[in-house]
Amino acid sequence: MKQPIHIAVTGAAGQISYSLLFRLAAGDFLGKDQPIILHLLEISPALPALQGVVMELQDCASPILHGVIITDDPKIAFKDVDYAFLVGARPRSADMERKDLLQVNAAIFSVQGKALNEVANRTVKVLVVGNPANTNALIALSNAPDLKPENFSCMTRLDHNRALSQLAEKCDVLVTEVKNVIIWGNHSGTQYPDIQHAKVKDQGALSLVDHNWFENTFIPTVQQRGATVIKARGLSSAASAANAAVDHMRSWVVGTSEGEWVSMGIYSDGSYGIEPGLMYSYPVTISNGKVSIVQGLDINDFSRQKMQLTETELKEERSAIKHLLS
Ligand SMILES: NC(=O)C1=CN([C@@H]2O[C@H](COP(=O)(O)OP(=O)(O)OC[C@H]3O[C@@H](n4cnc5c(N)ncnc54)[C@H](O)[C@@H]3O)[C@@H](O)[C@H]2O)C=CC1
Ligand SMILES: O=C(O)CCC(=O)C(=O)O
Repeated sequence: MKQPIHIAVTGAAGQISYSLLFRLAAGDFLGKDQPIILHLLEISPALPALQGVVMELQDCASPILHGVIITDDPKIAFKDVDYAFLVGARPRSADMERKDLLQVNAAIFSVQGKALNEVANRTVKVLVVGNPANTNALIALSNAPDLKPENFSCMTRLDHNRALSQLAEKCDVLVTEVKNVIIWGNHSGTQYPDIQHAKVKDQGALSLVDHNWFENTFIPTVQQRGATVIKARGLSSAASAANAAVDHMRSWVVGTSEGEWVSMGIYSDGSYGIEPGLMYSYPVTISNGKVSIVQGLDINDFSRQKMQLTETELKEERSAIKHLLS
């Protein structure tokens, strides 16, 4: 019998977690033969609702769920965890931009960064989902000086999946026949969903779709998909976000396939001229848990301008919360 692996999930009574926790308990992340112990963090007023979610988890009779800890204390939630899904944050309502969320959510991530620093496993893999995800991840990692920047990531996999799906639909192929789209930059309306290096059935995507569709339909559709879902549902994406969180963490553990990459928000090392020290989404390959930025892609003026626009937004977000960066 394998030893259980400890997984923290914050915002555990929220709508993303209501999908994510059951995916974890079903073995979709680490496999159906890997026991897990869930450490669930919520704010105190949400603990009664979380009790209800835990009852439902028990009622699934999952063979791999070997324990559930629920708490409102980050130091208990993150104690010795191997993986942390930082989902808890206030979500955006229809009249808000992600920037409005900065101040509200920044404080949460400095507290959680400090707690991870103190009590998490030194090899912990942290995924920040809560918005504004890139800057929240930067706050968390800068409050965790004893961990490495490589321990932290933020989620642009939902945007990546949205891009795969939009391109597959346009080309009338299965999503499995599309690969190597890229999300550059911030998980926000300035992100740059790039298909200039994407392949559809091994053909260059831009030989199959015209530039006007790429620029004026594809890019805004992917950039605005979150807002469009909010308008339609009255609530932000939840099941697709949970699915992307599982995809992101699973890629981190299992690795990427030969010749393929995924998009991940990581600590910039200056690749592609992006300022070092921002949490910027890049195309990455992963092997043995090590994330490497795909190097050597040709960047034309169109792409360069879009990559810089989203970089500028990330710099602005960083200056707005610089008091929280250690
Ligand atoms: N990166 C991405 O692709 C995506 C990010 N999101 C973001 O994910 C976050 C969560 O979304 P939902 O689950 O829909 O929101 P939700 O409002 O349903 O749940 C958030 C939960 O976080 C809890 N929470 C708040 N402060 C906390 C703290 N300090 N510690 C622990 N828990 C805390 C709340 O009590 C609530 O239960 C939002 O910020 C949302 O904008 C959503 C979709 C995609
Ligand atoms: O747009 C938001 O603020 C929440 C949902 C989100 O980040 C997304 O669906 O991409």
